[in-house]
Amino acid sequence: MGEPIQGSASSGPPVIGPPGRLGGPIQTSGPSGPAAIGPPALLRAEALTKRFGAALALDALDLEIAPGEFFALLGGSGSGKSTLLRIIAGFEAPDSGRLLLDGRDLLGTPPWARPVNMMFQSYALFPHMSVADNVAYGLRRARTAKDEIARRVAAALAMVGLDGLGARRPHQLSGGQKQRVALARSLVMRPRLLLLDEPLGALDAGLRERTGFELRALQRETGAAFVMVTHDQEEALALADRVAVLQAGRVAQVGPPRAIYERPASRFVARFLGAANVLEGRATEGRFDSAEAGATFAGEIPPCTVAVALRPERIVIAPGAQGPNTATGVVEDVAFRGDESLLVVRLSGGAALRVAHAEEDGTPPDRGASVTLAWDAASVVALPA
Ligand SMILES: Nc1ncnc2c1ncn2[C@@H]1O[C@H](COP(=O)(O)OP(=O)(O)OP(=O)(O)O)[C@@H](O)[C@H]1O
Repeated sequence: MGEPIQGSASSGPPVIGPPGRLGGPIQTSGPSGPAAIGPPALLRAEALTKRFGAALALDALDLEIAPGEFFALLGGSGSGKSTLLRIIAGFEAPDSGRLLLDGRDLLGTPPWARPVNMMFQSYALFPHMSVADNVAYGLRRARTAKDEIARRVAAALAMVGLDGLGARRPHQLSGGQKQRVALARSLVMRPRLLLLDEPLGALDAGLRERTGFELRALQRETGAAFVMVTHDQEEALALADRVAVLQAGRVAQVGPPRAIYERPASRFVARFLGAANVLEGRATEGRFDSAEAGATFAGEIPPCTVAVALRPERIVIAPGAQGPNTATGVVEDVAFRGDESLLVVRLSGGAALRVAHAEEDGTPPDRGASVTLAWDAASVVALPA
């Protein structure tokens, strides 16, 4: 008696932090990225494949999640994010492949016996139950002792900043508060791995940012690994220790946000992350000629390069500049963004280039102005596919 259903979960780090809440002692249990010889993976997916009729939802997907990391699965609609989450939770079985937790097979374990908990986007709260009963639900099903349930529910509600609201019904709560109840209901089970399906999707913009930071604080406090599904690039890059970009049921790239942002591995990733300019062209002898840019890019250009990525903030207005790594064009649009303006420049080759113009560099050029642009060789990211 008294143990949560997730058997091995009880040996994990304690969920119950000091009373108070977010911002308690920070547990540095998890690495923030993959090491060359890293700690053993908490979760390892090997060649996971799942078909729904003709649709290939997961295509021999490989992935590793480290203990205590905040991991984001980022991908467009239909890329396989939800399918992967549902397979990890045990609501769906793959056609082939392996899934290991702490090196042990997870696929043979029923959902309720996995040290894994899933928070649904809809929150899935029971409307007829109080907040406290909603949070207690999993512990009751696991036949946990009454006094332990009371203690753990109170601690979980305090942890998400809802102490005192245990007697309310879900309909008496705001959207953000409902989300906290759903979180408390997951965390009270002390999962090793918490799966979050678009956890910020239903919140308005102001609440999203705050809740995002709180999620990270909770993740550190509990020491559980969090795997968050999102289609929002900024959210994934802002919150996660590591991000996997999914493309058609495979991992297109995985790594820390900065690495993915600065060194996208393919045109798909560069375009999906949205912020970079991607220019097509041809590589010849260490140079890259792009007809659509009307420019030559010099830098580290392997022969297999099919496109280059160039970030808007790496481009400067450089009157009179000539030669490789320069281009000319006409300012088509200027968007004010506070500390910078984003210019859209129509290049002589026809492509539109986004250029960030910092406030401290003076007044941005007007729409219709002709400009010469330049960038460093080190800013040119060669894309091999
Ligand atoms: N139950 C199902 N029956 C049939 N096809 C399915 C089912 N679930 C998923 N699929 C298909 O599998 C592919 C991957 O779907 P999945 O829901 O995993 O994508 P996703 O990345 O989560 O997308 P979204 O962001 O739109 O939720 C899609 O082509 C989808 O249509």
